[in-house]
Amino acid sequence: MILCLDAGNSSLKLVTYADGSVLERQQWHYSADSSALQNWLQTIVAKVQVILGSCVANADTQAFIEAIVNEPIHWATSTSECSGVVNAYAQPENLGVDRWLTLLASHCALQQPTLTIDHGTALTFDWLTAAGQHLGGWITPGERLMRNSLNTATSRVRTGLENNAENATLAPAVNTQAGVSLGIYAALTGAVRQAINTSEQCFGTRRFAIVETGPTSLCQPLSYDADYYYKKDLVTLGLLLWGQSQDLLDLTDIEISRLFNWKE
Ligand SMILES: Nc1ncnc2c1ncn2[C@@H]1O[C@H](COP(=O)(O)OP(=O)(O)O)[C@@H](O)[C@H]1O
Ligand SMILES: CC(C)(COP(=O)(O)O)[C@@H](O)C(=O)NCCC(=O)O
Ligand SMILES: [K+]
Repeated sequence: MILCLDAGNSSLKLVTYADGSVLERQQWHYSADSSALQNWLQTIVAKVQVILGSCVANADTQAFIEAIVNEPIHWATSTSECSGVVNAYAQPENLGVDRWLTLLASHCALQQPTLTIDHGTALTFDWLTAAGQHLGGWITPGERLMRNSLNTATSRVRTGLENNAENATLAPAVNTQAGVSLGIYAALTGAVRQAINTSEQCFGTRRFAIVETGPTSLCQPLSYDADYYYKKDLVTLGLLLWGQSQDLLDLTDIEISRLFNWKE
């Protein structure tokens, strides 16, 4: 069994894999108690052969994760090239490793011009050619971060943190709560719309793929010609490819096709 850890800025996502399939998923928000996570780790640790990790959270969080896992973790890093993908950054290690891993996964599965979108603490966009050349990307605050900014930097906006813009019509709102929800929803989907327009320009075609990850989809309500894939575990899928490239794993062709044959 392989254990993959995706430590974002808000939560740790854990996925176990065997025979090219997901066995289990767990999530721990850093603000919550970690005892349920620790109990779960105890039940699987004897069965785990290798642990791979992606971390964009701070060093204290990473050290805490290492302490509770209490087994060696192979932490991935962003490099100039891996698994056929070439990093656009002049200083490749500065690209968030979660972004880098989503690119490895998208390229392995699709090998077509791809816009990758990851909505977590931040909302990130990355462009990738069919040949695996990363063109760069954008970073913008995610939903919760936008809400927190309004709540902390204004004196009269105090809205709950629940996302109630799911059925948004983007009509003008007549109270603060709805104004914030719809305004943020418009900002996020507006950024997605701009990214789709940019994709058409940088790829020179409307025939590209959008790969999205995160708790909910921002793309689905929009209209576009691109092929669309929503993948829950994009970062951990990328971790498997990174582990394979480092000879930490030996995935078979059958396992790779199970994990990355998205077109079926
Ligand atoms: N139950 C929850 N507790 C705390 N934060 C949550 C919860 N559900 C969603 N969020 C918020 O949703 C956003 C996305 O979360 P997540 O996918 O965990 O981000 P990341 O991948 O950056 O860690 C974050 O801003 C996070 O604070
Ligand atoms: C952009 C991010 C903050 C996204 O983090 P997340 O929302 O997944 O917690 C992270 O990928 C990061 O810290 N990147 C480093 C800066 C960069 O990618 O240019
Ligand atoms: K993100």
